[in-house]
Amino acid sequence: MPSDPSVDDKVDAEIAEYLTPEAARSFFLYAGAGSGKTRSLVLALQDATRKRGHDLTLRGQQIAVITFTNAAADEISSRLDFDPLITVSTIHSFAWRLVNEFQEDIRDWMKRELQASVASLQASPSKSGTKKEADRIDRLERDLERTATIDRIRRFTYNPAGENREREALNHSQVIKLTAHLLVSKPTLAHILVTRHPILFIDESQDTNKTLLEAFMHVAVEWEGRFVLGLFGDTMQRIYNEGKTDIETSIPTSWATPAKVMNHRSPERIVELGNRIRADVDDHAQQSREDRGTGTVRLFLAAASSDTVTVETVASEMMAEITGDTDWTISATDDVRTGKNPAVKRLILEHSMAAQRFGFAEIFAALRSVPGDNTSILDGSVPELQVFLNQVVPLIQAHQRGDKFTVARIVRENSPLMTRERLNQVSSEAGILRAILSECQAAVDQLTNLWSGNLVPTLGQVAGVLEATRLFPLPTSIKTALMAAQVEGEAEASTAGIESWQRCLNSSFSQVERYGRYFAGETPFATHQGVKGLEFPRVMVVISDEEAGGFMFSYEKLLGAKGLTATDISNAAKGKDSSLSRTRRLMYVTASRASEALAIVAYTSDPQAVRRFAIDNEWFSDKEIITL
Ligand SMILES: Nc1ncnc2c1ncn2[C@@H]1O[C@H](COP(=O)(O)OP(=O)(O)OP(=O)(O)O)[C@@H](O)[C@H]1O
Repeated sequence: MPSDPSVDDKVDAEIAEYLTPEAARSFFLYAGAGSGKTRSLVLALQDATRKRGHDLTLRGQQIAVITFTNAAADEISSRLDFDPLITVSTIHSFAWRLVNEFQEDIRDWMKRELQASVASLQASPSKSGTKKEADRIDRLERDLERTATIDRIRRFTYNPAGENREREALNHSQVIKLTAHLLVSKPTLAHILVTRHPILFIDESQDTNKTLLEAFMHVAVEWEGRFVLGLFGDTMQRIYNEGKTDIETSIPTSWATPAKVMNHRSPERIVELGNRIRADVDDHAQQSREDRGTGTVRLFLAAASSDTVTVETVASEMMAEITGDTDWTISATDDVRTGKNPAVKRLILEHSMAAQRFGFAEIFAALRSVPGDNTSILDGSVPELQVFLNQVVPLIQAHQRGDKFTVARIVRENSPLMTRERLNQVSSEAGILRAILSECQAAVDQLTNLWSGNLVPTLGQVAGVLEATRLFPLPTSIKTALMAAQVEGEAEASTAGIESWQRCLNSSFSQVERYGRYFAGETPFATHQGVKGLEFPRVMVVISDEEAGGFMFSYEKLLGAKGLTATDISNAAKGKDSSLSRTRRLMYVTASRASEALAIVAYTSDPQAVRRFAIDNEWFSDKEIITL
């Protein structure tokens, strides 16, 4: 039922009260999807700095806010006009700022961690000759070596945005674990925290690392009345495994637990669906705003083996017809807007599903076959592709729109043919300078010619031109793969790394470009987890266990197409987290991103069973379900 939009104003007034020194009280603000958590957080901070600004300044104190991502930190800082009385950071930066001066405590803790790790590795040998055993021996050797040299480290370091590979560096999880340990075991650190920051807010607290969150809660209990811990969150939106599962029931009784009930984002029908999805978990039903209208939801069912392009195109066309909004028909591959403002935001569970739909499946599979750490492949930062993404793609685009100035700038800034040293050497000799310029022009021509007519070259052809002309430097793996391709039968060609890079070289260059656009967030695709906190007018949630291929989530079980196992039933009875409860929460997060209309496209082994489930559980009415 729609209701009065100001229904939650009292919650903001209540929080403002808890931030005054006289009525200081820690709290957990329960705020569901679209309830304006950020707005409440910002309002509370503005109120607190207005009332306590003078005092904070005199004491050299700041209110601290911990956010889940850097983007959220920037958003909140800018909404607060970068008020110096407030420090907003991610948990890793915050934690390190707090503990980094405790160097000897860090050393002691690191020694104990290493001891524990060595003991556990020594106690658990695997079968000799296996990869697992080789990994164990490798880790053991590294830990023993680190133990032997730890006293020589002068200063431990940590970079929240870095890889922290140096021997004196802590890794991300160590910083969190260490801070939690010190906060609980070292009263001086807790004292420093509350003296520096009499108020600490934690946004998305349901996904904040459990151990550290518990440590902050411990400090808040110890310093009750003098330190306010403000937790903002929604247990139904916990999507990472690090979070504290029982946050709602572990809030001390003396703390306040205000709750917001209004959803300002979505129209009535979408809010109702969200309420149904979470009804089996808790009783935090939301209300919708009258002025948000009714909205549209549809569930499209397709057999697991269906052609995804056909199904999703038909679903989009039907959504356009049902809603009267033609933007639904803009295809995902034609949508030239940035990912932040797409016509239809398409939510997929795995990057490989975007690769399939956006046309970079071949290069993605080839990259994933490169042995070793896959992290850079899954965030788009693969070092070997940067020259193509950062120099070749913009150069070709500039050339195609006739922008000679940009072409020249890209060459000048990046080409070894145009280095300052080379130009300095010849600056007095006009003839040689002309020769260099024409060498560059010839290289650019050779590269751009690869696209002449309707041709689209392979990555290998582009790499070949770069190698031959020296227009831009090539990474070693690409050079080696190119050479191995030229000298057939070379021993190196059979090594797994080279074969994978050769597969990449055989991919069309357009795949590289699309891969880059996807990871730069310039397509309408995003993962279910990646859209946390965001909102879009039209959302298509694509569900396909078969295509996603993971074991963490099971839409088939959630939607009744697959029976529950005995373990699922026992986990549910004990309130233990399982693929079923995780999937339900993920579905709540994705469905609640839509501010106008929502299409859920479910590929399933049993469309009939899903239809029955959706109707029986009142998630969708019969007329809202379309079997394709
Ligand atoms: N009091 C309000 N009046 C009008 N609009 C509001 C109000 N509070 C929030 N909004 C709007 O509602 C939308 C949702 O707000 P916001 O993104 O802050 O919600 P949220 O609680 O962070 O949601 P989620 O947890 O789903 O990410 C935004 O478009 C915001 O501008």
